[in-house]
Amino acid sequence: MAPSRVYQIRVPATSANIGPGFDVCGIALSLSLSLRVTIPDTESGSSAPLSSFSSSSSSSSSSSAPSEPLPVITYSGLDSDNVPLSPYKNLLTRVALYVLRSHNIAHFPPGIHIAAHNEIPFGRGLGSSGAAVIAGVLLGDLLGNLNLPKVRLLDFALMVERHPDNVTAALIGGFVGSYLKELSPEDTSAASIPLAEVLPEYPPDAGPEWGMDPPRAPNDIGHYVQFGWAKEIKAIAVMPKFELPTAKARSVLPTSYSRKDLVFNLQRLAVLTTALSRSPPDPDLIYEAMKDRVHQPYRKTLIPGLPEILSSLTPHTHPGLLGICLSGAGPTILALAHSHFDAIAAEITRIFKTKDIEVDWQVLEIDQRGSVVEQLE
Ligand SMILES: Nc1ncnc2c1ncn2[C@@H]1O[C@H](COP(=O)(O)OP(=O)(O)O)[C@@H](O)[C@H]1O
Ligand SMILES: N[C@@H](CCOP(=O)(O)O)C(=O)O
Repeated sequence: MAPSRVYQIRVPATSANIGPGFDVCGIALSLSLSLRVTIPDTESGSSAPLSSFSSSSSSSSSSSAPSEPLPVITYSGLDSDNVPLSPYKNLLTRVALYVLRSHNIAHFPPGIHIAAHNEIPFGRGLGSSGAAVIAGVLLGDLLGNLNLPKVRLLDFALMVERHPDNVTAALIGGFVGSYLKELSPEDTSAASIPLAEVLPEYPPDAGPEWGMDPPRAPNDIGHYVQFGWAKEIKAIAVMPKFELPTAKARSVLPTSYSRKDLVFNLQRLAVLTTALSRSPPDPDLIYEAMKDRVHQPYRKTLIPGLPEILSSLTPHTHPGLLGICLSGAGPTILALAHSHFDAIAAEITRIFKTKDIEVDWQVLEIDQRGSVVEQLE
């Protein structure tokens, strides 16, 4: 068998928003998407040569035929049955190819094998797509030997997933806050192009458009800070057994808000970022600081039981509970707690059941490492 190198890319699940931090905050959790990537060596012992664009023109002849054989993708774990396995349709490899093409590398190197193992349920508000995007960016970085710094990896991720909360927490780990920089008019138009242009589904026999320049990712789009996290705080994720696509849960949100509602969220968010770092945690402070008026009230039509769950469990009715919110765009409920996890999960499960919704639940740790790439062999 030809010698090869084997790497593991591991990216954690995330819970975005944590109540008032809509599109701002996220925490990395102890479920993950991992890729085992096998890269064949050439006879000289180095990795296979990468095919580059011959020029930046749209009629590059050197880039018209992809290298063969194309990457082989396999999946195991959750929700893996319906994932497309063509490297031109799969989210992981489309993102990786975008990163490669942005570095003048027109095709995947030949003979790659990618075995994905997924623990993050799709469409539940636990950042499965954010994790896939980060894994794809890290895959492109690995296959192209690019050694990109974290801020640049984040630029590519943000060109695909355009809110920073999930992808930043997935890359950095822990409890993270982030903002998007105001871009120059030129960078704004580069960053605003449709996703279909960032990630086209390349047909392998593409015509002249195969050689077109990829869209340009502006520099330093996202900025972040990692907050402290009190180690006794764990996350109970109660996951309804139905999918809610993030795009649908965003489509029900208003485009403008009252000053009262914005101030409500800003006041809570400012307190929450420090309150979650303090040991022992203050349940009354955290419970109130996790309330939200920007996204959760509008998503209740999509998640039966949400208003009852958010209003009926408190630190007084349920000792050990610190705060409760929608995880990301839902439908998962995230309850932060330091004890009595079973009782808290049982009550959320009971309320969902009154609406005929079945759930799975797990107590998760906060993942402080973020994404990790390591060579296994
Ligand atoms: N590991 C993965 N590989 C390929 N596609 C994925 C993967 N994880 C998620 N996706 C895609 O992302 C979709 C879910 O994204 P989204 O609606 O944003 O929900 P979530 O809250 O789980 O991020 C899935 O239906 C699937 O199309
Ligand atoms: N801020 C976003 C977060 C979406 O997270 P996901 O895990 O549901 O994809 C939102 O609330 O729309």
